[in-house]
Amino acid sequence: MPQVHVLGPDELRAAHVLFAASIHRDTVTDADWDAASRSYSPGRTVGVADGGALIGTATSFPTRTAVPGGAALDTSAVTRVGVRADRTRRGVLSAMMRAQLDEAVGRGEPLASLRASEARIYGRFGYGVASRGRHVSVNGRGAGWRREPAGEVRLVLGADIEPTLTALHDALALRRPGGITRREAWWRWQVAQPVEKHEHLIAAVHTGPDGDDGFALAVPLSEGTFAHRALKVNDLHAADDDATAALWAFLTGIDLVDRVDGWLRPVDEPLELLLADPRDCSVTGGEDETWLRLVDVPVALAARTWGDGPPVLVGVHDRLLPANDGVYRIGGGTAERADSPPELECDVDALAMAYLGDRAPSLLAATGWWRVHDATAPARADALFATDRLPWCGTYF
Ligand SMILES: CC(=O)SCCNC(=O)CCNC(=O)[C@H](O)C(C)(C)COP(=O)(O)OP(=O)(O)OC[C@H]1O[C@@H](n2cnc3c(N)ncnc32)[C@H](O)[C@@H]1OP(=O)(O)O
Repeated sequence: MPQVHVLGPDELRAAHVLFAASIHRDTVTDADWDAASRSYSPGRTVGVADGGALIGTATSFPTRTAVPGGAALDTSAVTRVGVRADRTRRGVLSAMMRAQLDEAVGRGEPLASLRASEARIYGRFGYGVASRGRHVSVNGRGAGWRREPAGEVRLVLGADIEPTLTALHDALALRRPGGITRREAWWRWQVAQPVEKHEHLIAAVHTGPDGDDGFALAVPLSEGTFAHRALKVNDLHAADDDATAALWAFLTGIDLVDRVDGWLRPVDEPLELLLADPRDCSVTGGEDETWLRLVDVPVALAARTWGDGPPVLVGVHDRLLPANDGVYRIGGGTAERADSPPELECDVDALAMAYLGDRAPSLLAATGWWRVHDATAPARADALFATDRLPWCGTYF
C-alpha cells in the first residue's frame, strides 16, 4: 500500500506541477506560483513519494454545502488529484482517497465533494453524482423574450466587481441544495486577476422589487470578429426566474453579440419557456457536476429536511467507512438509525445520488442502483427525498 503523507509548504509547488502535468497543463511560472500557492489550505494536501520524488497528490479546501431545507454542512472540497503517468494503476489514488476520507472524519466534516475529470474514477470511493448541469447556447441578435424582463440590470466595473458579486453569491447560492460557499482564491481567479490584467469582464447585477437579486459574469470568446462576438457565461446566480430571464435577456441583447453560451447551467433553468422562440436556446451538452460523498451518513441524513408521507427503511453500505453501515428510518421529518430489516438498500455513492434531490429513489431502484425488498418502498422514498428544485452548485473547482 503506498504511503501517504501530509505535504509541508516546501512540497506544494512540486504537487502543483505534478497535478498540472497529470491534466496536461503547463508547469507553473514563479509569478503564477505566488498566486497559486495561496490557494492551498494549510495541512490539507497529501502526497505519495517514490525514490525521493512526488508521484501522487490530492488536496482539499473547506467549504459548506447547502442541503434540502437550508442547512449548510461542512464539506471537504477535494481537488487537484493527480498521479504521475508512469505510476498509475498501482493504488496511489486509492491510498490518497482513504487518507483524505480519514482526515474528513477526523475534522468532523460530514460531506466531501469533488468535480471529476472522468466519471469512472470516484464511485468506488463512495462519491456519487448529486447534481448535474447542461451546456446551452442562446442566440444573441433577434432572440425575443416572452415577457418584458422585470427589474433593472446594471453593469458593475473594475474593482467593484469582486465585493459586489461575492456578497450576492453568498446570499444566493446557498438557497438551493448543492450550493457551496466560495473561497477567496476562487474570486481571485475569476475576477481579481482578470481585472488586474485589464481583461474584458461583463459583470451584470439585477435589481428586483426587494433589491439586488441576481448577477451574471460573462467573458467574450476569442472566436468571431468584433462585430460577431460570442459570450461565455462564467457565472450566473439569480433568486428567481424573473431575475434569471432579465440577466439572460441583458447578455443576449448586448450589441455585436451573436450568441451567449452557458456551461453547466442548472438542468431546470427554464430558458426555452422564457424565450419567445424556444429554438433560440440549444442544449449543446450535459455533464455531472457535484460528486458528493456522505462522510458521516447519520449527520448528513439528520441535517436535511424530508418530504411528507409514511416512513421508509433504507439500508446503507459503506466499504471504506463502515461506521456508516446500517439501516436508517426516514420519515416524520427525521432520519435515525433503526434496528429493523431494510425495505431498500444502497451503497453510499448511490445514496448521494438521491440525497440532494437529484435522482428519485424509484429511478435509482429501477436502474439497479438501489435494491428493493418491499415493492411499496420506492414510492414512499420518492415522496420523502423529493425537493422543490433540482440541486445545482454553479461553482466548479
Ligand atoms: C477531483 C479531481 O482532481 S479530478 C482530476 C483527476 N486527475 C486526472 O484525471 C489526471 C490523470 N489521471 C491520474 O492522475 C490518475 O490516473 C488517477 C488519479 C485518475 C488515478 O490514479 P491511480 O493511482 O492510477 O488510481 P488507482 O491505482 O488507485 O486505481 C484505483 C482503481 O480505480 C481504477 N481507475 C483509476 N483511474 C481510472 C480511470 N481514469 N479510468 C478507469 N478506471 C480508473 C483503477 O483501475 C483501479 O481499479 P481496481 O480497484 O478495480 O483495481
